[in-house]
Amino acid sequence: MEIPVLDFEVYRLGENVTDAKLKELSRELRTAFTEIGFVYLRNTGIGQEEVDAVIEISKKFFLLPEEVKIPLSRMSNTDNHGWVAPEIERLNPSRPGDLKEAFNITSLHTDAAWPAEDVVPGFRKAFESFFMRCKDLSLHVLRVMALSLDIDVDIFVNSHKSIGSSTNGSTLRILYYPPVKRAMVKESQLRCGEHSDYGSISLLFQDSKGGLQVKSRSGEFIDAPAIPGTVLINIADLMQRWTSDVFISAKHRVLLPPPGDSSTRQSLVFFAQPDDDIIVICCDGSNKHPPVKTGDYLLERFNETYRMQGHDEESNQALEEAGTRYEGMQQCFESIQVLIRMTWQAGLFHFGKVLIYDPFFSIVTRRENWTVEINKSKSQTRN
Ligand SMILES: O=C(O)CCC(=O)C(=O)O
Ligand SMILES: [Fe+2]
Repeated sequence: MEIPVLDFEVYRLGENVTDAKLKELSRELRTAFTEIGFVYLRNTGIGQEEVDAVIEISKKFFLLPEEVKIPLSRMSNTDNHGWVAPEIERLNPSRPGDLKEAFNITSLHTDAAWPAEDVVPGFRKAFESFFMRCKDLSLHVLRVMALSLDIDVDIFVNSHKSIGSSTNGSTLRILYYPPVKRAMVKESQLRCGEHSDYGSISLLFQDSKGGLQVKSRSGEFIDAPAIPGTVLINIADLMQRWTSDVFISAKHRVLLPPPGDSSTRQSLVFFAQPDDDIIVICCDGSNKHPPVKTGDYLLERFNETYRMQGHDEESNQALEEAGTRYEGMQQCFESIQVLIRMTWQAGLFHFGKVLIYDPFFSIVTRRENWTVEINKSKSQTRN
């Protein structure tokens, strides 16, 4: 069995569509999503050059030293935005941490953490714009999906109205799989463990390195290589529930490269999610799956992904307290920073440097280490 490749030309971004052509496309899409849960779409309006350009910018970010990426870390399951260090996430909890790192872009707020413009020029602009391109394509695909099910054609689109705002969890995730050092690989470790995605649909763009596999209904894994100029689209778990299991959310994984292959792999995934307050109810009127509120469901799934094996309630509470102490210290540091700035402005810099800056700097260096530890632990076990 192979993942089908469909031409989305009839529904290209910004073009008009005739009913008959759209019907045919929706029939083909329905077959792909009911039989395998994955489909390649070509002629979506998102071109290969555009994808290559953002993949190139994302590499610049991932190749930065850890000290630059750590302050941009993803902090909690309620704020999914930010950097996820290698081996932190285990998409299959029975395997060791995934051999990958990621940067999640969840909302387009001005206060979200981004790499500084002089560190990775054009990063924020490129990904904000790519996020919107993925949003548009997702809405088009969701519309054809509803059409294919003979239900209200806008039912899915109307449930994704807030993509890009704080009341919707849709996320553009950029991924980097570093070269694999075989001697360091743990028993059964993969680049990305078997999992299904959580939301409605995912849009996946990958470089040519390979490794992605999709589990078919009969249980065997089949390769899902990059096909230039296409977007690989898959059904995620909330959509499977919504459609009473008509569309299937297939498990997928990324294998290690063959021994001796030290190449890296890069991909981009846009996870489209319904708005947080949308209650997902089986659209055929059945009660095959009980209604579930999107925001609660996603939080529960994140809690499973980031829960570290062997951590109990007590250690979670200890980390919670460490986090509170850290926040207190943060305020103290901010006051010292103000003092330094005032000393500087008063022309007393030399005096300030010896008396305040030097001791402050040595504390800051230690603070960086605490931050690393607390952030790592928080994203692994809290929430
Ligand atoms: O990198 C890939 O190709 C797959 C990533 C993936 O499936 C995910 O992050 O959910
Ligand atoms: Fe996935």
